[in-house]
Amino acid sequence: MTVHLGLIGGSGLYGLVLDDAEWRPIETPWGAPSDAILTGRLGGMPVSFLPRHGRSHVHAPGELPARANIAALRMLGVTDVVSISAVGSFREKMAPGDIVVVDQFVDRTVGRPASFFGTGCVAHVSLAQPTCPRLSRLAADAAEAAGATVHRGGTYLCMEGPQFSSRAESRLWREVWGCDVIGMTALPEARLAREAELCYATVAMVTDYDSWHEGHGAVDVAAVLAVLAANVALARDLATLLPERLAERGMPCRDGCDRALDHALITAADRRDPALLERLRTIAGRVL
Ligand SMILES: CSC[C@H]1O[C@H](OP(=O)(O)O)[C@H](O)[C@@H]1O
Ligand SMILES: Nc1ncnc2[nH]cnc12
Repeated sequence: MTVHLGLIGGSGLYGLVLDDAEWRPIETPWGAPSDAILTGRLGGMPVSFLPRHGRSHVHAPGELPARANIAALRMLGVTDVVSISAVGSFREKMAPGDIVVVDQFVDRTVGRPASFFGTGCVAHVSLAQPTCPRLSRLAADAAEAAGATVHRGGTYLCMEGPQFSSRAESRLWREVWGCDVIGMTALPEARLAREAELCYATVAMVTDYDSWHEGHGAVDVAAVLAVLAANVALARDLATLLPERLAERGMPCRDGCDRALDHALITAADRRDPALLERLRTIAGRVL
């Protein structure tokens, strides 16, 4: 298996410059992803880029086709997914423009697609360590090489949205729950990437101080987009610098992301639903 980098671009990042670039529409057993996927190469490595909200930002965070997004990347041969996300910061030192390579999540979403599995084939993977440590380290190294101020590790509160948090929520999550950053998208991807046995890392780009900070006004989209516009070149440089680092990662994943399903399936083999198994073959064929 060769290393193939998948990049998911969040708010403000809707395209990348790749060699041999081609936008490829793709269908999955979970429907169509957010948009066609831009395939090509960077530094000789195969790269597939998906704009999470679509190129015109048509999908709301709560309505993203997260299963189709992860399945589509898997079906194209992606082994490592780096997702880029705009976040608000709960920490003074994690300032707008900085990057936080998060390593934990707290879930405040409601009704998002949480699993590829279900009745007819139940699976329970571990999310104790929801991101891939090695991929996260390589992404942090690439971000630093691109000139960013990088914070290694942090807890991402994934809220439902689409409204931003109230001041009371913002303070609760910061002071009582100990979270570091807040966004609306990364956690469903992390869950599904683990089930699809993909290495996954989140590069969170701080755009604001949410609404807890007395010295800053409450967040709004214009403020978020202004910071992102100033940082889009950084995201692109990061993408360019990552393949040469990733090429050295070797197979298999030493943290076991690519074997996450080894002990996860619990439904008796003779009671599994053939129709569900057929869909699952695209992301979990190794263990079915
Ligand atoms: C445009 S502000 C709110 C929006 O930005 C973040 O998007 P993404 O994670 O895709 O970069 C946040 O999660 C919201 O969807
Ligand atoms: N403060 C915030 N809350 C949720 N999502 C965000 N994305 C960027 N800033 C955010």
